[in-house]
Amino acid sequence: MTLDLQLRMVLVVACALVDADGRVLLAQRPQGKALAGLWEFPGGKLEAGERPETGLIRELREELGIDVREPCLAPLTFASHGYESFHLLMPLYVCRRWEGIVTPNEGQKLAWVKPRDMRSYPMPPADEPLIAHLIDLL
Ligand SMILES: Nc1nc2c([nH]c(=O)n2[C@H]2C[C@H](O)[C@@H](COP(=O)(O)OP(=O)(O)OP(=O)(O)O)O2)c(=O)[nH]1
Repeated sequence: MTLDLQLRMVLVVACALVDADGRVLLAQRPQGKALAGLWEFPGGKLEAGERPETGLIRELREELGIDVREPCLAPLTFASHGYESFHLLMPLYVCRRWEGIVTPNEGQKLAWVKPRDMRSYPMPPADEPLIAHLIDLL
């Protein structure tokens, strides 16, 4: 048995927004943050007491200015990755329907990318195993 002493588990909820052409939205992490410059799925950490779906809907509104209804969020898979100072557990939802126009509200660069082209967009190590799931789905 492996004992993970004082493991800090961080729950981040993320979303693959899929457009009519089967492309997925990636956002570039800004300079000055951990993993700066890498391309990630929109999402973020939950606030205290927040349900995953509610937190994801909030993050999508804050980051991208879009409104997503909870039934439009379908669970796809999750990432479980050990970073140096914490362990990331990240459910990935898929969403094909939203209201509003995707807008980079935090000045982040955005790209709509076919899953088979994602290898050209450097992603955090936690995300790499997720690409195959999106290729299978789309
Ligand atoms: N949103 C998102 N975060 C990811 C992905 N892959 C991945 O390793 N992460 C990590 C990066 C961060 O450590 C964490 C997301 O936290 P966050 O975006 O809410 O917070 P942050 O690090 O930008 O900033 P802070 O709130 O800690 O100051 O999850 C991904 O695809 N999407």
